[in-house]
Amino acid sequence: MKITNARIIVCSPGRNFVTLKIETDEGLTGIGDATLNGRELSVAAYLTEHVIPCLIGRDPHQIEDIWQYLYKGAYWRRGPVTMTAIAAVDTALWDIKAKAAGLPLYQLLGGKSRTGVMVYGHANGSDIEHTVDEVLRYADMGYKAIRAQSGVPGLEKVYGVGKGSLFYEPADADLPSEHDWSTEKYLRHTPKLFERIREKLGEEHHLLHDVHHRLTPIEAGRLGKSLEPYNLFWMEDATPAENQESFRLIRQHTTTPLAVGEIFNSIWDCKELIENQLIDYIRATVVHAGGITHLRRIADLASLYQVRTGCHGATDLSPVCMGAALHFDLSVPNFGVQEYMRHTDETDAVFPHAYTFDKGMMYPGDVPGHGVEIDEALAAKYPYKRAYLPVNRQQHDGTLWSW
Ligand SMILES: O=C(O)[C@@H](O)[C@@H](O)[C@H](O)[C@H](O)CO
Ligand SMILES: [Mg+2]
Repeated sequence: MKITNARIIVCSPGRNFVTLKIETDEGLTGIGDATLNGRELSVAAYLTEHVIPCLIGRDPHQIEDIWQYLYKGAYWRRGPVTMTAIAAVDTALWDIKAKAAGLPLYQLLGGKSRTGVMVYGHANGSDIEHTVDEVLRYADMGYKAIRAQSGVPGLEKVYGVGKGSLFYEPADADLPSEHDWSTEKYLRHTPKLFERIREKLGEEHHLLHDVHHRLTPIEAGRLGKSLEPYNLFWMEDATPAENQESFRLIRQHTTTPLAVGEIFNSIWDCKELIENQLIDYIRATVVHAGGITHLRRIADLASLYQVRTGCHGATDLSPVCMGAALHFDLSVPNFGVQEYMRHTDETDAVFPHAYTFDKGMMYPGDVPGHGVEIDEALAAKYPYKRAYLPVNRQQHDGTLWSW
């Protein structure tokens, strides 16, 4: 089999997505997600100008050789743009290989290791009571695991609190919108949020929270300790993780489980974290960490240290990524949980898919491949519209902070 063509499809059914489609001389096609929120066209150009010319004529079955060719051959290794581009190629090639075998992708990854994939939903509200109501609503929808984010008294806009109640899209403006931040207000508020949630929800559901890179290590240790009575499933992105060693300080102060890694793009970003058991869940995902091929390497390293997967699954990861991730999740031995932020109806229409949700679990489906396609005619009706993620500034003096 030979690759005869590869194309980039950029569309915006409610938010921007970049999709790579690979075509072969046997009529089989495969698609991969190449979406990098707020920097979409950089990956589209990287693929179009620098990757696709190297793919034409290659055997699509040679997934590992193509992965190494694109990783080592670029000379300039790693980084979110490069690894998202490689991920899109990798995902499309696994899609083709599984279609050629007439099998759902998970069967090529070792088959089922579980009956289904436990997912967590996003409950968010403008204040504690609104957030509690949203958490209870997600519990009523059957979610076993629920992430809770709420507005913070005295702060106008914070991460994780959307406008709607089911869909949340942070990339909301033609230039970055500005959020304000106060660590003290957040640290005073958050334990009260989880105390109230546990009061109303009870202990049966897993609760998760995303700190979103906004604390220093010692502040994260303080928050983790204050949340221990509420038995969180995880506290995510507690501090910026460029310095992997900084998680040791958090570990020394709290038993609240730690998750990190949605912005990681290679195993090197998390090697120390995993080998020193400084985290409990690794959030790296198919679209930003080099595809199925590299994510399996990260998961295998993690399994040696009892670290489990918790793949990122926000709305800026397309249904193509979600579909591929669910096949990975169904098979990987050290699975933890899969994030599932539901896409809008127009997004789901552009990306018809086989995966389903039922009572807090998801199932990738059993069609050959990863089970997601793209309706190119419909995609063409949603042209790209530049959108940036927000920036964050300290409320008292305007210092630029992590969003
Ligand atoms: O855990 C999460 O889902 C968040 O961290 C994301 O919503 C993140 O803010 C977006 O993916 C950024 O594009
Ligand atoms: Mg996150």
